[in-house]
Amino acid sequence: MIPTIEPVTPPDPAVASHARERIDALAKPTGSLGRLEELAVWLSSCQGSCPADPDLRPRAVVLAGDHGVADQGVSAYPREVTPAMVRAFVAGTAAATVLAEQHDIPLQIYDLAVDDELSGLPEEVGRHKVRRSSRPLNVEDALTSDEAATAYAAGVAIAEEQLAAGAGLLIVGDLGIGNTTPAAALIAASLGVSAAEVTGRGTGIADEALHHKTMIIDQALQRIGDRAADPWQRLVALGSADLVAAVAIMITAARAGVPILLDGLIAVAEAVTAEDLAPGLLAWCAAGHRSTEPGQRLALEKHDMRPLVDAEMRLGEGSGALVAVPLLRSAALLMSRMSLLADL
Ligand SMILES: O=C(O)c1ccc[n+]([C@@H]2O[C@H](COP(=O)([O-])O)[C@@H](O)[C@H]2O)c1
Ligand SMILES: Cc1cc2nc[nH]c2cc1C
Repeated sequence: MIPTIEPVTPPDPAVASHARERIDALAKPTGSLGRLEELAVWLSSCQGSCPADPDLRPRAVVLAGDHGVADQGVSAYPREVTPAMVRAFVAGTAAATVLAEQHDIPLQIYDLAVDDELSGLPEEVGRHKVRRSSRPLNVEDALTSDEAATAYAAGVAIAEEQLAAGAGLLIVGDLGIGNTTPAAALIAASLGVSAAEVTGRGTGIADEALHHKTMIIDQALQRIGDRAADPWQRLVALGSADLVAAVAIMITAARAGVPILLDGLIAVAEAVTAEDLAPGLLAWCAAGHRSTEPGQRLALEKHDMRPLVDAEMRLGEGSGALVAVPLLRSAALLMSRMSLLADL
């Protein structure tokens, strides 16, 4: 069963223009706060209030899954790293958990499709597991339509948990050796560009493996042909349970009026696919950082989105979005605390 996915109503443009007027009236030269100004306007319109509320209530989820294509020489690391890293998340020693703790952001890791049995971990880690590894996308569909629908429902449930916990801003991180291959393929299909334009080095592959990875993505795109035009078919053919669930989380959060701070290649692939499924979604997203992955740069450019931070990061896990949260906090604080020039 294909889930019914309605368009998303964008944030209120009337609040945005009110916010723009306030920003322009603050005690500073017009435009002098640069990108923080547009960020404050965006936040304000998403929150539906001017000035924006500096209590952002951010929360992060990280979705882990294995990818069938990981066995085909597309990554610099073996797939065993994925379950090992899930354990690091639970221990609080992954990069993203360190950053989340630094910024006081609750972070939850979920196993959607890790191959190994992750026994001994807290129950909530595996509560939304859909299946083990996806199938290799260049050879056959990564998921069945039913598996994709189950993954979508899992994403909706995860989003609802986060909304019930009081999320005011959501970060969706990813974890899974091999996942830059499906993410790049999804971007190519969404943008209608070639494999060569979106394929990057992921965890750090050398030239020969990069050439091979490009060929694998090209094969996958050739295999699915015209189905690439349909965003649901793309997710079934090229995606994975974790990628589909992330798409559902973004759409569910946006529909509930909760903005999303995007991370790197994988989050952007999910967001552009979500936009194709539910037009209006991207208006609820800000680009947290620029990944070194070419597919992420291309997708952001095509959608006229400018990343906040460029620290040459390429880790995933939501890490690039997490480092951008202080900028969002600053934007909201400035908007709500600064005096108006006319009042001085
Ligand atoms: O988010 C990004 O831009 C990003 C870029 C390169 C690698 N990653 C992470 O590295 C893993 C996938 O890389 P790979 O080379 O195995 O496809 C996966 O765990 C991602 O979270 C993430
Ligand atoms: C160690 C390691 C940690 C990661 N976190 C996200 N992707 C990753 C890939 C590797 C290889």
